Amino acid sequence: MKLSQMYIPTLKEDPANADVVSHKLMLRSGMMRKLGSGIYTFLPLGQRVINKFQAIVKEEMNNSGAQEVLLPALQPAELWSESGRLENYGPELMRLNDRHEREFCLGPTHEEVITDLVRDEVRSYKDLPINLYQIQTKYRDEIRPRFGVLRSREFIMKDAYSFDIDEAGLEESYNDMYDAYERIFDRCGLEYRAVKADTGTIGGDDSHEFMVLADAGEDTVVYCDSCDYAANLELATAKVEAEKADEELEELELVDTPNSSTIAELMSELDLAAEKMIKAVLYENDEQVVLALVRGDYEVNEIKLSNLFDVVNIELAAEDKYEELDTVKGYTGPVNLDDVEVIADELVMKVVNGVTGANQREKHYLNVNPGRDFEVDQVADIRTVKEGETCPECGGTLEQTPGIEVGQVFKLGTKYSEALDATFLDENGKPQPLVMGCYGIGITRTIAAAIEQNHDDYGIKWPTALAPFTVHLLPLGGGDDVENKAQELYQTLNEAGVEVLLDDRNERAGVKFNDADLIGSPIRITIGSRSLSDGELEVKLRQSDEEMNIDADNSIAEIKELIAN
Ligand SMILES: O=C(C[C@@H]1CCCCN1)Cn1cnc2cc(Cl)c(F)cc2c1=O
Ligand SMILES: [Mg+2]
Ligand SMILES: [Mg+2]
Repeated sequence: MKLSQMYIPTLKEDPANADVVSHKLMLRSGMMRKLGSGIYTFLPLGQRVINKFQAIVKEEMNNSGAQEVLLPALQPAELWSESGRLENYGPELMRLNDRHEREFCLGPTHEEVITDLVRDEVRSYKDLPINLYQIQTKYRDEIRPRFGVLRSREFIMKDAYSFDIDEAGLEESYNDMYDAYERIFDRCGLEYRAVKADTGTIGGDDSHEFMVLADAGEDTVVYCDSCDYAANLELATAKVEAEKADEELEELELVDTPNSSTIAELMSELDLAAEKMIKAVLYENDEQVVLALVRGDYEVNEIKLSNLFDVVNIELAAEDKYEELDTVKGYTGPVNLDDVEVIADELVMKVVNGVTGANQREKHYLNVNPGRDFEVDQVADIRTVKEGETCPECGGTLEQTPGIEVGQVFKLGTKYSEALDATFLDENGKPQPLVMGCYGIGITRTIAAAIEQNHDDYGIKWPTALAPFTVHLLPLGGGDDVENKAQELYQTLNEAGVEVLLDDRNERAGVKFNDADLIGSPIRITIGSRSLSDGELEVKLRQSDEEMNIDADNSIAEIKELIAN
């Protein structure tokens, strides 16, 4: 393509209120433009990248035996009532009425739609397993759309759904998708980790998220420095190494702590380490009040806590609950507190002569000992693990790094097939619920994540597999012989099947170089009057900044060599 004929409106400056690099660079390089909050237009350059990534995704999905379909974005609300999710989802689910006042939603995901399709069409175990996938626009009314397409209200997703006769079949389908995801992200040249993940609202049991490691990531990847253990911080665990200190149990003592309602204030007032503190946090779900206990140097992991209960969500107790339970916020503790379910993190049970709130204003207990001074209803892992803790699998050390979730695979089980009565007849002619898995990749989010992981101060450094163009051809000086040489090379490259962007604009060298760096094609070839006289072309590789000269008369072979590496 010739730049003079393409609509690639590059920008010199960072646009206002773009906070992360990928958002800035997708706007500045002329890939996309904002229509509204969380709503984006992809311009020709951006659309080329989407097409390239989608082609890779489709190839690997098709290779895994999945079949491409296209499901409607406009979904009858009745299906969401049938699955019970119409009530569960609030304003994030975009709803509308048609001209007959019938209620619809714009699809944020397609479990209901695909299960409705399959329950009518797939009747026998002989038709199974089957994996249907689509690449389609999704709608989620995010409360705070931000970071460009990393969290937008309309985005493109590849979502796949597998249907098997039993758990063993699901295991195979899940592993096939997991392997396909590895092939997809490997082909894109991305640095990523597949991590154990929480299934969140979708339900089911096992799940893995594919995380592109990048500072802008909102998720935190916990990984072991010695083995391949990796988990989202939401559910990462660690081996409990702490042993009980062999101190004598001291007498329980009530002390005045007038100005310390936080762990930090308490540490300085009592001159005690956080490890001696027992932090007590009150939660409530629709059934009961829970007192969560973690050691003072940890935080309560609310996802782990909620997973202990089969209720959907658990939240911090309201202010009035403290009074109702005859305690005081900031001075809450498990000693003599009634009508609460006490859940203690496993490290709390190792505390000897600890400190905790006395459920009285400005008072704490010293020398508190679990088992002697208070009982717990359940000991569980409810803390958010910290760097340096011990790997639960090999004893190595756990590290943490930010990650962008670009894909997630779930074992759904029969949650949706039972809700929608989607059954197949087994070999004995008996109806059985279909066993499902679902598998998503954020198409537009992965493109942004690739930029987060591949950029410098001058612009994007595209991995070859995703680059909108492979070669950026840059004639300088403007004389006829330079132009002719550029046209000739442009034709030859096109004929050789190399995607080349020729900057044939009548612009100064500086403008052309800046745009080449911004747009980020992997190989930049400069043609100037000097390169004609000594028969060489100047090449610069965008990823490595490496520069070299290639023989102008043998350039195609050498360029193909560069592309292959
Ligand atoms: O989408 C999934 C699970 C998988 C992900 C991979 C592809 C298939 N679905 C989870 N999820 C996330 N946000 C949602 C937002 C809304 Cl408003 C909703 F109504 C439903 C969901 C919802 O179910
Ligand atoms: Mg998440
Ligand atoms: Mg997720």
